[in-house]
Amino acid sequence: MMALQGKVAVVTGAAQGLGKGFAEILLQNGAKVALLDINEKAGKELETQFNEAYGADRTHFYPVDVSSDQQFKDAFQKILSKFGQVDIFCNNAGIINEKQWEKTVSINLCGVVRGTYLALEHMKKENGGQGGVIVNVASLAGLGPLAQTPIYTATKFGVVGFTRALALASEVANYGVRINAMCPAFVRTPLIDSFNSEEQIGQFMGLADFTRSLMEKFPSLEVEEVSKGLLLLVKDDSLNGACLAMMRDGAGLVSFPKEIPKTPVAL
Ligand SMILES: NC(=O)C1=CN([C@@H]2O[C@H](COP(=O)(O)OP(=O)(O)OC[C@H]3O[C@@H](n4cnc5c(N)ncnc54)[C@H](O)[C@@H]3O)[C@@H](O)[C@H]2O)C=CC1
Ligand SMILES: CC/C=C\CC(=O)/C=C/C=C\C=C\C=C\[C@@H](O)[C@@H](O)C/C=C\CCC(=O)O
Repeated sequence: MMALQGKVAVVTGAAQGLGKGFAEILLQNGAKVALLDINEKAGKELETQFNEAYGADRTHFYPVDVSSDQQFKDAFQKILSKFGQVDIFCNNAGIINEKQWEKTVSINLCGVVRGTYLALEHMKKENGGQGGVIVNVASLAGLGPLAQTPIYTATKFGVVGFTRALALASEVANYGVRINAMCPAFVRTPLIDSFNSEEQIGQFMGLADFTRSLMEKFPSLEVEEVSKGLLLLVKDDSLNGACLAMMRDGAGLVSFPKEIPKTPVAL
């Protein structure tokens, strides 16, 4: 298991919700944490709160829009200047907006790619790096479709596929970096109210009741529960290319079929 004492972690979308929970459990386990978020007010307030709770200078906030290549790169350089290294990188920032769907893709998928590649360039052994672990936050909607949010679903399937492919590349090329994905069901954060927002859901508002029925099938998890899943994916150095599915009735590592299950058709 990876010891976190003295390690340096980066968490995107850290100002609230799951990102805040992930940052806190990493701090509680001895890591220093760089908080990245577009919400500057909330990020600065959380930095002060965490420094008071876990010791001065254990946390620093960096205002970053993960859809901006330049902002992400600039922040990463500042993190390296302040902390000297990055051992853990959690790409968590994400939104639901089926109307501004290019924005959703740019944040949920392209933002994860940007963060992953920044971390990988720094961590991989062929570049003189010390190795490390990257956790990309997908969703249960990255393993099965959410009818009301086809674009959000596409981004999450993309995060799962990208993570699994890069984990395989890391194994084959011996990068010394583990890359895993989290696939939680509904979690009690401000994001889950999105399904009721015409501004975010648009043409699919008529499917709100379908999502409500899914919320009965998958009762909401608490941030603290999901944060334990992050800790597992970070600490267990046997896990690379793992996808951790999390629902209220339990969590499990997804077993992807070696062959694609299919019903033969005559062509
Ligand atoms: N809440 C849920 O039911 C589930 C959430 N997830 C995923 O977990 C991740 C976190 O979601 P929540 O904490 O629930 O949402 P949230 O809305 O509570 O927090 C998201 C955070 O990301 C930040 N953010 C948004 N756009 C950004 C950008 N362009 N650059 C930097 N930061 C940005 C926000 O300011 C906010 O602090 C997302 O990727 C989401 O898709 C996955 C499964 C279930
Ligand atoms: C409106 C979106 C709200 C929050 C964001 C989010 O990512 C929430 C996801 C929550 C649940 C998604 C469930 C998707 C379920 C369907 O695709 C199923 O048909 C298949 C998926 C998994 C089955 C798992 C199982 O039953 O064992």
